[in-house]
Amino acid sequence: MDPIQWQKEQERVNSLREELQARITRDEPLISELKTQVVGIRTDFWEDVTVNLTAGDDRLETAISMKQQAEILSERERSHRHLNTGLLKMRRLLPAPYFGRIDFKEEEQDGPSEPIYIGVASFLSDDGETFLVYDWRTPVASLYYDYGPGPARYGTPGGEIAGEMTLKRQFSIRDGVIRSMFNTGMTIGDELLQEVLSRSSSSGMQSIVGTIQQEQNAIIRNDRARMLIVQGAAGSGKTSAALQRVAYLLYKHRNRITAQQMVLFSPNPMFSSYISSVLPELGEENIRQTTFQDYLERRLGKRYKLEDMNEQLEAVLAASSSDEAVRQRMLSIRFKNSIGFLELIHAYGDRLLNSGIRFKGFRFRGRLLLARKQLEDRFYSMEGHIRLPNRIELLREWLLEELTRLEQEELGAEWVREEIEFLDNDQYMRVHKAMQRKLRKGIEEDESTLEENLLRAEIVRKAFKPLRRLADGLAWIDVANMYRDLFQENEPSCEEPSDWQAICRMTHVAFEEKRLPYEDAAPLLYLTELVQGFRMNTSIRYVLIDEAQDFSPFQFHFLQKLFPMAKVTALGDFNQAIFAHSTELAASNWLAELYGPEQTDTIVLKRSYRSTRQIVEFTRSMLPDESGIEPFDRPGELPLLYLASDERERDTLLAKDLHELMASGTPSIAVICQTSREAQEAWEKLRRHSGLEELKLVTKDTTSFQSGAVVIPAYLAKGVEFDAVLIYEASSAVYGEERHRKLFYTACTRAMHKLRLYCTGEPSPFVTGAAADSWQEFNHART
Ligand SMILES: Nc1ncnc2c1ncn2[C@@H]1O[C@H](COP(=O)(O)OP(=O)(O)OP(=O)(O)O)[C@@H](O)[C@H]1O
Repeated sequence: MDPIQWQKEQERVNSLREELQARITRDEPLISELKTQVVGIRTDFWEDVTVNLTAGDDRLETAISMKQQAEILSERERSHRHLNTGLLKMRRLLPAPYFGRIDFKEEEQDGPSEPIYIGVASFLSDDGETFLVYDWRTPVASLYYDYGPGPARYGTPGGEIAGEMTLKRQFSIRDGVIRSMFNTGMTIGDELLQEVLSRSSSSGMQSIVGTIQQEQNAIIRNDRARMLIVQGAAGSGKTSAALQRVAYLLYKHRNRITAQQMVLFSPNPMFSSYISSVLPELGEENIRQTTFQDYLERRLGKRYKLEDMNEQLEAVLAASSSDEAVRQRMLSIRFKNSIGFLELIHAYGDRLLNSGIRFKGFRFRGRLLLARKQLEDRFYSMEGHIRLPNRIELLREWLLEELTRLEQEELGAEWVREEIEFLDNDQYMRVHKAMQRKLRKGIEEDESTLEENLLRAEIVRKAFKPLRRLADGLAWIDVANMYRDLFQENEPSCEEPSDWQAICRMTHVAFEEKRLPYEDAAPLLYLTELVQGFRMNTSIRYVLIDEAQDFSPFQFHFLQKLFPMAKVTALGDFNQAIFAHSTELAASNWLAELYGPEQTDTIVLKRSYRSTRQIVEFTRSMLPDESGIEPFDRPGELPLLYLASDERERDTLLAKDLHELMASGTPSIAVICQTSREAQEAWEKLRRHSGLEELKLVTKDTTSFQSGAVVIPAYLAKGVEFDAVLIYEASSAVYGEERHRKLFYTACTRAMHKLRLYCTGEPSPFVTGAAADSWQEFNHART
């Protein structure tokens, strides 16, 4: 790069930083003064109000003064918020005010093209007339991501603007110093990307704002589709693009939606912590994050012993593929996650209007107060056109009235008289207060009768309270048994899955044992909602589903119902579909049908950024047709396979490598195991025999992502990445069957810079089947 150009750019950075610093120095005292005023007004406000309200005549005056005070307070709060937001932006810009420059000349424009500098926030000259830096989310900034020099155009709310880009320049600026600077002829030059990708991992995910690729930009800025499907190779930046998209949408709709109106479904709580720094880094609030499991648990409550998705996976992994029970369970899982089953539930819901509804009776002190038959008869006595949830609501109202009537009937019962002696002090006090009130009103009853009546009412009220709670909370609807009824021998009316009888048996056994297998959880909840009425969340405007291949058709339909006003972004990779119910994203018609093809856009990402060329070449050769995955050209060492004669030798080899990697300062290292049990055993052995005290174990309950060295089961490592990955046991005994292929692929693709595989016995066919020059056997005898 021409040194004069470099010098000029550095001077611009310097003068911009001076301007930023001057404005920061000017605004800081203003902000703190405003803060003091706000705190002062708040304190005085309440003091004034308290004093004047006690003086009756001053009420009107107080009200007027309160209004004035409230207006001043909100005006100061607004100014404080506004200035403070500006200050935070300036502080973020100070170390690196921008990362890109484009010179653009509009078609109609005379004179030379204008330089446009792009950074993480906009910064205007003090008179507010000139943009010194443009926020990367402004319409004009999309030129930077979408075009190289030449003709270019971008959309604005007022229409499209066309012109010519005459220069495109990328910067890497740290602490105000330009470290590197490139003119590029491409959309985003590879030099900077190269530099960014060769860095080691930090303790969490980073923003990619300076090097967003064109196809990622298409994901970020797509605000047209109701359903945006992203199928992307491992490490192709799906999660990164999703988070940038959130920041973009929050900026674009900043006057209309807030972070609270977006929700991200992520694979597990540790993943949530892994990505939690990206949005604050971009100056935005974190959005709500949840997992589907968490949602199920919250809605189903403690009524069932709910299996989680990982337990289901482990149960399937642990069994041999020739196991008949596992084969049947897989069929059951697939069926219960299918649209066919959803249709079956809907048809069942329609039938319930005429027959088959199940309720629970109400028992009180060992006797039947309301028989289930009574409830069912009442339900079927309603007019045929009344919908299921409306009938339930009418029945609930009737039940509450019935309970009031029965409560009255109960007042004279013998047990009530006996209980009077056991009343506690609080109850006595309450009754006595009520009695005084009644006496003041001039009740005719004598005092002792009145007291006894009130005491009886108090006792019965308390005894009926749990029944009222049951009635109100709809706990009398026997959804579990209705769900079981679905699995009758003469069902299903939809296309019969093979082994229907076995699926029925399995479902009945689980319910008898009071277990709720993961595959039954969503359908059971769906049936509950169908009967009671869907509790929709209409405030959510954007739903993002990461690792979307782990969601079944059934679950997608569920989410669609739950968030009827939301646009959905589904990001996933079918090659990492490790669950039995997983979804093929790009090729799935049903997903496009969810909102209709007109409202659906699909983007496929093929370039992989996470791993070195060597790791990508090794891992992609495990996939059918190598799935068209293109590595980003970043060199590294070949994946290494260590063959050990027994487990002890394997642990010694692995521990030695771990020690070396840690000593050389590798920030994040993962020993990846197949299951949680293997991870637990490996962790214990490595710590006990090799003195690796700092080694951490990740379990499904781990909520925060940590740097350093960890032992982790493959399915929990989903979505995250490590500088070095050590596969604990890459033998055919562990990853030998076809059903292990995607799990193995997922584990290996977590590696950024180094991938090592340890193995006792026969190596996995996924290793030996990979291209011979894509990995290397490590001969430790020679070292
Ligand atoms: N445009 C980019 N510029 C710089 N780094 C990028 C870019 N895109 C992706 N990366 C980096 O590549 C790595 C993988 O990205 P990310 O985790 O978003 O991929 P993914 O598609 O969600 O992966 P997976 O499906 O394997 O979980 C991250 O380190 C990310 O920072």
